[in-house]
Amino acid sequence: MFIDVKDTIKNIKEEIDIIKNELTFEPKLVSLVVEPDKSTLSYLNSQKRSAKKYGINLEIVESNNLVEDLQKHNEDRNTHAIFVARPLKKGFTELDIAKNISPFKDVEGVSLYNIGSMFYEKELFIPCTAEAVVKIIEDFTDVKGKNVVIIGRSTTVGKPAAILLQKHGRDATVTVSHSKTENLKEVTKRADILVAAIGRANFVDKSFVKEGTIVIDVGINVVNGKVVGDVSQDVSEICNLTPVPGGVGSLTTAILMRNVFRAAKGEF
Ligand SMILES: Nc1nc(=O)c2c([nH]1)NC[C@@H]1CN(c3ccc(C(=O)N[C@@H](CCC(=O)O)C(=O)O)cc3)C=[N+]21
Repeated sequence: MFIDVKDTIKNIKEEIDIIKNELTFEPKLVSLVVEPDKSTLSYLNSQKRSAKKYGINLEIVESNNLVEDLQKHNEDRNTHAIFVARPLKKGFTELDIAKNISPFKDVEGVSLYNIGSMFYEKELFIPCTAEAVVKIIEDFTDVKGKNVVIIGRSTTVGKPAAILLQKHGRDATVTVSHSKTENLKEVTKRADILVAAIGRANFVDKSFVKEGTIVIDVGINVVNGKVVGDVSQDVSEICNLTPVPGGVGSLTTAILMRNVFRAAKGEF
């Protein structure tokens, strides 16, 4: 079975509509990009479509100096929100972004301030993909005490999703596995909920899961011009699987757009 995320997206859209009604101007999102890879191009297309749909002024900027451009847009009162596409090239690290982006415009929740706030369980802006993962799981089931296994320890998905899922009140039992994990399949077979955030097309097949597992496919891989996830689609025969496209990615974009409205309104 495939998990339908339409209602989860609808909830985000309702949050957007409430903020939009209170705003008297069109918010502006600046997306800074350096040599976009295929998955970034896919995201930018999705951002363009959604910005148009929700009424956001999206400016995509090819950046030669990320830190300089960040500082410029931090100060520019007409820029409400800033997104920096990964992978980063040309000598900049994720930590450079984390240190230099204004927390109030940081709609992906990557700044040290926002990451720290999440760590202390007082979330402001949090990484959109991790939030999408948590929202899909929570709309489908109660995670309290459940075994959630995450494959991948990225700053954007694996690590923040682990923090969010084990939060007091949500109370999942979280295992983070990665490329050096021994006996990976033994670990993933113990999962009630499996989050695949590896970045390799069709990496997870039926041999990784027990029947009835909830499988969240975070992968956006472009193979022969088509978007495919990290999970082989036939896993849906024995598990509840999120589709790609039309799953985590589409919710992630909606959450990013909602965060642009929050930044414009000055909620944080
Ligand atoms: N700083 C940063 N944050 C990211 O979150 C980030 C990034 N950089 N670099 C690139 C990857 C890729 N990514 C996607 C998210 C949503 C869709 C998306 O909305 N996909 C739609 C449409 C896919 C299509 O058909 O083109 C879907 O899955 O239904 C795609 C790709 C976020 N990433």
